[in-house]
Amino acid sequence: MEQREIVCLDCGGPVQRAAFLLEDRGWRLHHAKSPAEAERLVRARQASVALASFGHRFTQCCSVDALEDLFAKTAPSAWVALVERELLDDPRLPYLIANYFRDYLTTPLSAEHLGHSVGHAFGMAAMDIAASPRSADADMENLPHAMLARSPVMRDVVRNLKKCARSGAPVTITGESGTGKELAALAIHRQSSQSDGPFIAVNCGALPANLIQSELFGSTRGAFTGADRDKIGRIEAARGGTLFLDEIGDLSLGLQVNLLRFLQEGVIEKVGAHQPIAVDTRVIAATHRDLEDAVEQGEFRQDLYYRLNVLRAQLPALRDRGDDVLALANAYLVHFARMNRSRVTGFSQQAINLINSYHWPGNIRELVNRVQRAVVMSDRRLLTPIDLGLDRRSALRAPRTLEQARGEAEKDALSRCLYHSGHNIAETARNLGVSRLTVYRLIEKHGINEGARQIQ
Ligand SMILES: Nc1ncnc2c1ncn2[C@@H]1O[C@H](COP(=O)(O)OP(=O)(O)OP(=O)(O)O)[C@@H](O)[C@H]1O
Repeated sequence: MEQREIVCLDCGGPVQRAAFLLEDRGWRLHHAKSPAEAERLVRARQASVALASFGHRFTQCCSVDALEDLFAKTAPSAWVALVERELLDDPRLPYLIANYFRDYLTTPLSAEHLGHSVGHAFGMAAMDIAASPRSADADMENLPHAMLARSPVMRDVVRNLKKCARSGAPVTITGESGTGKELAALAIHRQSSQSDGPFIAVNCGALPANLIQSELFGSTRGAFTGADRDKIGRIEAARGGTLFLDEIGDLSLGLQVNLLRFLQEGVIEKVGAHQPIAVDTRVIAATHRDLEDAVEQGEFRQDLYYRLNVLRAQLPALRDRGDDVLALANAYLVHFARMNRSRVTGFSQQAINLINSYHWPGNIRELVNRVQRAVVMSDRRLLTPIDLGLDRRSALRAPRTLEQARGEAEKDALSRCLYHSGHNIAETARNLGVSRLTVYRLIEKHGINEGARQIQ
């Protein structure tokens, strides 16, 4: 039988006898004298179960903060506490045990009880590891700067962004609010030859009209009341790097002329100066408005439109990203649970159903906010629709075209059949009355991950 590994953190408690009993039952023990050492051992050994032994002076061995950090960071490994009974009067221990431990044992220690408790924790941890998103998203460690893109539609976007990065030409990124336009601009910048230079983001819609010119182009001392010194504008600040102009459609016609000159000639003029300065800055613009429409309405200059639109990237709405919706929700759950040292480990099945069927009008920004709030506020291990502020009506209210409804029904039927057949393609094809080739095509079309557990 494979030897089971257990990490044993000594917080001044009765560890010797426990060690002896566990070794006698075939466990391989790794002793840790501090939370940092325990964390390292849990990771290195991939131990799914760990024991913390608390004695009277446990806070002298490790601070409660360091312990909480350790238990939150090492989830879903299961912790079992070994405590001297009187210690349970100290409210800090029941708090830690209730929030982070799978079980606890009090002294005097019974061999049978210890073996049973640790074995049970081991089994529960194995189930958790299989079901929990905590272990599934290594590539999302760098949130909020990482870009999750697993669905076919988003993989296309990422390929397109890479191509944009290779060219130095202006790019226009379009997409609904909150779809990740700024993140996409940053991805282009990071993969471009200017990646060592700065990335400066400006929201053209948020700057007051009287300030925007000097903010973008800079100003000289005395150029206007209050200008008591020379000021570098954001275009110049992004020299050698990338300037990201968000909500470009909100730029006034007057400023559009100045921006066009910069794009055509590579020079800017500060407010109050008459000397053009050459600046080498790449521009990426973004808008949630239809710029062609704005051009037709006479609100956006056609020549600037063509200058900016050399390369284009379109970000799909979150509701059109297939399995990415749940993958994003899981990734952010893990991120916020770690940040807040929360006991939350996943979503309830009902919450998963709603996450998949909700319309997400605020796109990823809305999803991030709902998950963050739920992780911070919830006392449960699995987040429910109530924690997320969603209910069945929020899903039903979603405006859907017939085409979308058909697509969802198709995806629903496919997901169910895959789930019930244990992802057996031949059986799924038989049950759906289609060929295996069609099943493969539909899996690709709906961005369903092989092995994904998703029933709506
Ligand atoms: N593919 C993605 N993977 C992970 N997180 C993402 C992804 N896309 C966007 N986000 C996150 O969603 C939030 C909104 O993204 P961002 O600000 O880039 O959107 P936007 O389209 O520029 O919004 P707006 O139109 O309001 O300016 C950010 O927290 C960002 O980190």
